[in-house]
Amino acid sequence: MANQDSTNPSHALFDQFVQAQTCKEVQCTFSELCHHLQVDPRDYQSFYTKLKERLNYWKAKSLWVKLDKRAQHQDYQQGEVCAKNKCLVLGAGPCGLRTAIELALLGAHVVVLEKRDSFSRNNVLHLWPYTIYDLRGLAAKKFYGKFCTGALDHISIRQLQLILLKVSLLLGVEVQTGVEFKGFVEPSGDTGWMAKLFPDNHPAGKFQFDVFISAGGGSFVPYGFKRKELRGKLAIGITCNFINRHTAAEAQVAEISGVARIYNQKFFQDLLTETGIDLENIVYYKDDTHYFVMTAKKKSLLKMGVIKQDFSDAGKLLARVNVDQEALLRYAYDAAQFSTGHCLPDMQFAQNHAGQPDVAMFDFTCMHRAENASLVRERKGKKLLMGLVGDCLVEPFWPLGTGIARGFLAVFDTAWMVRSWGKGRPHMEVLAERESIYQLLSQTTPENTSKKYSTFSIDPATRYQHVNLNSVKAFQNTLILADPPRSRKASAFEVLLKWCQQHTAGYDGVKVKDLNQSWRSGLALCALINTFRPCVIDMSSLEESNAVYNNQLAFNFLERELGIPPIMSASDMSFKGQIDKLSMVHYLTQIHDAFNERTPTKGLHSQTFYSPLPLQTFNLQLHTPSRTRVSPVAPLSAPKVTPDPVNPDPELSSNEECYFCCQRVYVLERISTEGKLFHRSCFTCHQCGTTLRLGGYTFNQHTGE
Ligand SMILES: NC(=O)C1=CN([C@@H]2O[C@H](COP(=O)(O)OP(=O)(O)OC[C@H]3O[C@@H](n4cnc5c(N)ncnc54)[C@H](OP(=O)(O)O)[C@@H]3O)[C@@H](O)[C@H]2O)C=CC1
Repeated sequence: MANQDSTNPSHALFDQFVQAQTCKEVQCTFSELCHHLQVDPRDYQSFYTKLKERLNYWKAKSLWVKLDKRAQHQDYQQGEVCAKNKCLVLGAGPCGLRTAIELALLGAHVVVLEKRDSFSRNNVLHLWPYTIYDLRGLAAKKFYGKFCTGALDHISIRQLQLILLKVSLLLGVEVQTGVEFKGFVEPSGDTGWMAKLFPDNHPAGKFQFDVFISAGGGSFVPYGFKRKELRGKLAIGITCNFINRHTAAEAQVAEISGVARIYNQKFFQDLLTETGIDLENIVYYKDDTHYFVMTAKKKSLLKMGVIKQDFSDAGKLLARVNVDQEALLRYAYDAAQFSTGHCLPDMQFAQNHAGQPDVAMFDFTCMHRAENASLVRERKGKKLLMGLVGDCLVEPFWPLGTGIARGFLAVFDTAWMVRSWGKGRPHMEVLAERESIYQLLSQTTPENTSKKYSTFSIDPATRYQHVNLNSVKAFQNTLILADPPRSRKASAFEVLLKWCQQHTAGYDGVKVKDLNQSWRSGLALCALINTFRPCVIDMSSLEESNAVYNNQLAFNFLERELGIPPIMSASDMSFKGQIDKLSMVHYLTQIHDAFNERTPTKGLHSQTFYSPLPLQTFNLQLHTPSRTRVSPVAPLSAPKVTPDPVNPDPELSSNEECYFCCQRVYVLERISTEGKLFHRSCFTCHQCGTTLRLGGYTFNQHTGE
C-alpha cells in the first residue's frame, strides 16, 4: 500500500515498490517508478546512478547508502571489470537472483529468465550467520522489516526472492518472468550465443550473451554438464506449511531448529506411541507460515496409509498414484501438532501455488551434484562461459539446512569466475580455478568458513579458511566443448551409439538400439568384446536368458584385461528397472577408448577399420580409478580366457572395497570421502546408524570411525 504521508508521487511509488508483496506488484511499481522518474532500466550501466539522482527521498537515501557501500568494494572495480560482458541467468530462485546482483555489481549486462510468473514458495530456508550478514548488507531489512529479528535465522523462499528481486531491479538487472529457457541458439554470422525461449517470440530471445549461469533448480541442468548420483538409504522428506496468524498464542510456541532421533529418543518414541508417526528428525520454523520439514520412516507411512503399496524403487513408492493425499495431510498435521505440544491454535494448511494445502513429500534417497561447476562452449569462434549455482549444482538435504548458505557460497564463487572471465584470463585457467574452489563446497560448514563476515566478498580467500585455487590444474578436469569437426554433425552420444552398433552387428540376439536398455542381456557387451578379441568368449555358448552370467563374463574380462571396473553388479545390470544412461555411456566410452587403435578382427567385421571417434567433444570424466589401455603391441588373439563369472578374480576388487563392510563397491553405489570408498548404505553414523551425508559427519582419524 502507498504510504499515505507521501505526497510526492515518486516517493509514494518508491514506498509501494519497497513494500510490494508479490512478484507482479514489484515489477509493476518498479516500472511505474521508472516511468515517472524518466529513467530507463535498459540503460543498465547508468540506471542506478540516475535513479539515485532523481529520487531525492530520505527513505531511499538509507537504501543507497547500503547499496553504495557494497558497490564500492574493490572486487567490482567500480563496475568496470565486466562492463563488456552480457550474462543470461536462468531461474529467479534465491540463487539466480543473488547471482544476478553480483554480476550487475561487476558491471555486466544481466538478464534473468524465470518460467514462473509468481513467487509462491512458502517453504523456509535456514540462514547461516554469514548469509544474514550478507542480506543485511543488501538492505534486506528495508524491504522486509521482520528480516531475522531477534534470534531468527530463517526466511521463507518467497520473501527472500522478493528482497533479491527488488535489489536486482534497482541495480539494473532485467528480470523476465513467465518465460522458459528451452536451449541455446548457436552463433551464426554476426550473431553470438542466444536463447531459445517459450514463448518463442519473447524479446529476451534477441539478447546475445557470453556468460550463461543456470540457477534453474534441481531439475534443470544445461547441456554439457553431468551429474553424479549420491544414493543413500531410503529418506522420505515431508514439508508442510500452516497459516501464521501472528497471534500471541502462536508467538508462544517454541521453534524446533532441528532435532534428530539420536538426540531425543524419548520425543520420537512418545510421538510414535501417541500417533503412530515414526520420524528420523523434524524442524519447525515460525516465519510467514508455520513451516515443518521432517524425515519419515517408510514403515510408519505404510502403516498410516499414506503410502498405499510398498515398492523397493523410491520413484514408484512415492509416485502420486501410490500416495493417499488425505492420509498425508493427516500425518503431517498430527506430526506438527505433537511436536509443538498441541499449542498451535486452529491449525490450517497454507495454500501452495496450485491453491492446494501446502504439504509435499520428497525422496532424498538419491541426490545429485554436478560433476563440474563450469564449462566453456565454443562455436564459430565465439566462446560461452557456463556455470551452475544453487540446487542444479548441488542438491541439499533440506532438514540439514545447508541449501541456501552453500547456494550463496557457490554464487560468490561463480561471480569470481565471471570476474576472471571479464578480466580476460585464459579460459582454461578460469575453469580450473572454479573447479578447484568447487571441491570445497560440500565440506563447508558455519564452523569451517571464516567468521569475519564483514570482509566476505566474492573473492574466495575472504570466505574459505584453506583455499587452494590451483588444486585442479588448467589441463585437468575442465570442460571445453569445442566446435565438432565440420564433417561430423552427430552428438557424442550418437557417435558412441554408432560405434557400438557397428561393432556388434550380425550377432544373434544382439540389437543395439540405445546406450542403456539394449545392454541388459549382456550379449551386446560380449559381442563387442568378441569383435575386438575373437578368441576370448565362445559366443555360441551364450544364451540371452542367462543375463547375469553373460554380464559377469563381460565385466570380468573388461576389468581383468582392460582395467575397466564394472559400474554395477551383473544382477543389477540384468534386472534393475532402468539402466542409468550416463553411467552406461561412461562405461562404453572407456571400452571404446581401451579398444582405441585396435582393428576389429571378427570375420564379419574384418573389413571395418576403427578410426578414433571424436568422443572428446563431449568430455566424459567420471572419477574412476585409472585403467589400462589395450597395448598396441598386445597380441590380437589373446589366449582364450574363460573367467569364472561367479567368482571374479579377488585381486581385482582390492582397491574397490567399501571401507566399512569390505565388500565390492560399484561405481554407481559408491561415495568417497577422507580418501576412502563406501557403499552409500554403509556410510552411517557409528552411534545411531542413521545414513550420513557428505559434509554432515565427523571422522575420527585415530579410531577410523
Ligand atoms: N524447501 C523447499 O521447498 C525448496 C527449497 N529450495 C531451496 O532454495 C534454495 C535456492 O534454490 P535455487 O537453486 O535458487 O532454485 P529454485 O528452485 O528456488 O529456483 C529455480 C527457478 O528456476 C525456474 N526454472 C527451472 N527451469 C527453468 C527454465 N528452463 N526456464 C526458466 N525458468 C526455469 C524454476 O521453476 P520451476 O520450479 O517451476 O521448475 C524455479 O522457479 C536452495 O537452497 C534450495 O534447496 C528450492 C526449492 C524448494
